[in-house]
Amino acid sequence: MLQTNAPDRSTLVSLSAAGLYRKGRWLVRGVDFSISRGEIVTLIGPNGSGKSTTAKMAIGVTRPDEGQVNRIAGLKVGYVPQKLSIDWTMPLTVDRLMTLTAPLRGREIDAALEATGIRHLARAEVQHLSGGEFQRALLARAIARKPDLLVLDEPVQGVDFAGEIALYDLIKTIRNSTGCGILLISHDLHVVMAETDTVICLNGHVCCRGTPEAVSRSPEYQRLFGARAGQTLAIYNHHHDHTHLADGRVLHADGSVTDHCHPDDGHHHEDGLPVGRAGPMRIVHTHGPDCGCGADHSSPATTGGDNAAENRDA
Ligand SMILES: Nc1ncnc2c1ncn2[C@@H]1O[C@H](COP(=O)(O)OP(=O)(O)OP(=O)(O)O)[C@@H](O)[C@H]1O
Repeated sequence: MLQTNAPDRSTLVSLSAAGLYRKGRWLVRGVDFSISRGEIVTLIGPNGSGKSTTAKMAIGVTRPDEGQVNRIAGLKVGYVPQKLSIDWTMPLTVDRLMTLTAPLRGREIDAALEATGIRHLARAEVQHLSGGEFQRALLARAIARKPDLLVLDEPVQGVDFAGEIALYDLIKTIRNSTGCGILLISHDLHVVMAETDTVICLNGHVCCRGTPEAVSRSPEYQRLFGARAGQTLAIYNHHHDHTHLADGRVLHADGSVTDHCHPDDGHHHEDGLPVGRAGPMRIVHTHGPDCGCGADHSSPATTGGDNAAENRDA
């Protein structure tokens, strides 16, 4: 038999003119898109735009009132919902969380916790996990049964900015190692778009779609999120090659540490980014009189705030 290493890109789910009608109105209507194996599709849109509703139609939690949703036979879905009803007064360990709804073998639990980097937390109480650790535990639970399709509704909620980047890296690694399809839902525009193959921008209907670059340039997207939102993506397409340490020195990508950054250095790491969500991002760079980064500190674009100059590095 002919062997091929080409990735399997067969379609897992497709929605065609799908709509859901509840309480006298269409929550979403005319939704068309598909998810293939190995593909990361992201639904973005403002609060209430129908992202979760669309995801639930895609995986069969709800049936569309018009249009069609087709899934491959026997599709295995790993779903991390936006909200989880956990009784936080009851002690619950991470490994118990993994088996709450269905049994798993010990080695499957271990492998999933290992893959998400929290094997050392197997006996930890879920109540005591940080936001990022909790999201990893939910991810571990979703991947443990080796799904064909992973659906993650707001997977970075409660996670700080550096944690967001790490989680999206992890999600990409899971896709690369398992070849599953991934449907991400986010109302953030931050890292999620840059880490995605296909973006579907929703607002009760599909406003625009395509690669992150194409969506961030589209007038519909800019009307929904503001023209500056597109610049967010540019930031994440940059290579962040140095980090400002707490003591003011600079750690470079090659591991060297210098007192200053250099005029020809690339963009800064995310340290110090404001936590603001769903808006244009600014890279905050605290300039000193001789920080040596090469920016014009006297210009209005690089001064402002208390002692910190805010510099859009995009
Ligand atoms: N079963 C339901 N019956 C009536 N309305 C509903 C139902 N489920 C959701 N809605 C409404 O449909 C709209 C879309 O909800 P949905 O949860 O899909 O939005 P979303 O884009 O995921 O929002 P968010 O970013 O806030 O999570 C909202 O106005 C919501 O109140």
